[in-house]
Amino acid sequence: MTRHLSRLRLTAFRNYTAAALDLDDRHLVLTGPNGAGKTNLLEAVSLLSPGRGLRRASFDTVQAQGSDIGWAVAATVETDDGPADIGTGAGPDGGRRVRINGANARSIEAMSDYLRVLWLTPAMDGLFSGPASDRRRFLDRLVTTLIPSHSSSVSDYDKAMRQRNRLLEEGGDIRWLSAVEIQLAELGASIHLARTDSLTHLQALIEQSLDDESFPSAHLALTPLFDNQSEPTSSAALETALIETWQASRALDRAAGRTISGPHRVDLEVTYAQKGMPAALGSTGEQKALLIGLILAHARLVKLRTAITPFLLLDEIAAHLDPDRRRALFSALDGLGTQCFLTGTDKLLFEALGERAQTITVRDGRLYKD
Ligand SMILES: Nc1ncnc2c1ncn2[C@@H]1O[C@H](COP(=O)(O)OP(=O)(O)OP(=O)(O)O)[C@@H](O)[C@H]1O
Repeated sequence: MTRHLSRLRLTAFRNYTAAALDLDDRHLVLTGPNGAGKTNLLEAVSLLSPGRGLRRASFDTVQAQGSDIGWAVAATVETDDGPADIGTGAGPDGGRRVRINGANARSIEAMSDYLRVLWLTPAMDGLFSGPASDRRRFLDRLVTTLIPSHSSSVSDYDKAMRQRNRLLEEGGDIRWLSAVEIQLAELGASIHLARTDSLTHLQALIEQSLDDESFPSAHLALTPLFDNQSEPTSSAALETALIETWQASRALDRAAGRTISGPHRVDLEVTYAQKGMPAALGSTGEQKALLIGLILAHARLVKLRTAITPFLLLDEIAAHLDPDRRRALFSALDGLGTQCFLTGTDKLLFEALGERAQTITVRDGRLYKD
């Protein structure tokens, strides 16, 4: 059976006061005018996975304006082992609460036992030419669909790094600084190894399918972690190397007001495998196609390694593709055997999906079955 959402409920979420949707296992196409709430619905589904969702919004922004009940997103996921109810929303302390089958979950990651989510949005159009931080975030999302705890490692790392920068600036206790660097190194080594391991597997899978020409293939590489030494491959050696680097660069980092090197500085280099050309040099449509190829390959990798095919949330992607690429995308989605949510302002763009999709019109935060 295709793992799919059979029910989705939104409460006080952005421009939805209350919405409920019953679904079968086919793809879902959401169409409607600008500002109707199409992306908001995809964002709601993206929050059923670790992290801050496809807009990286703070939780007070997703709260529906003018509503005084806390926001909530709940879904029923149909799996081979039967249905599971998962939900997330504002907790009593202003944090995030996760519920699974009627009970509070031990962690946000627990949702990943039922649902893994990947997305492509128009905000990612400039990914290859934009700042390295966007590519790192993209990579971390890919890694999180494979290793759900990766998302919290990255946010714990960012917190520890801010603490280190503060201690350097304030000239705090050296023992405390060393303790923070040890914690930072543990997190940093685990993040770096998760990234390199995921990329190695993704690259191998892309190379196996190089003869599929529907979408261009990417060649992926991380920029070096250290300037003048090779990268240890074991976790312990990597931690030691990170600690030594940070200890040696305290004065420089203090002067710069930030931690100059570490896993938070690496970049994901993407080139067209077939042309050997940097991804940023492709046309808008070519870059979009490369990104789609990458997401599809990663979805296949997640399926292979975890036996859970991720849900794909594809916001406004059909408009950039020529009709042949659009058809290729739809058949690739069928090949994945997952439920995808696709949005657009124009129904005609999805015509080639035919009976393979259920369609909903979104208008002003309300959902209408077509
Ligand atoms: N917290 C909030 N409370 C109420 N409304 C909100 C909130 N946040 C965003 N909105 C509204 O939601 C609407 C945007 O919805 P969304 O981004 O889902 O549109 P869309 O259908 O994807 O449109 P487009 O085709 O332009 O991308 C806007 O009208 C915005 O003002």
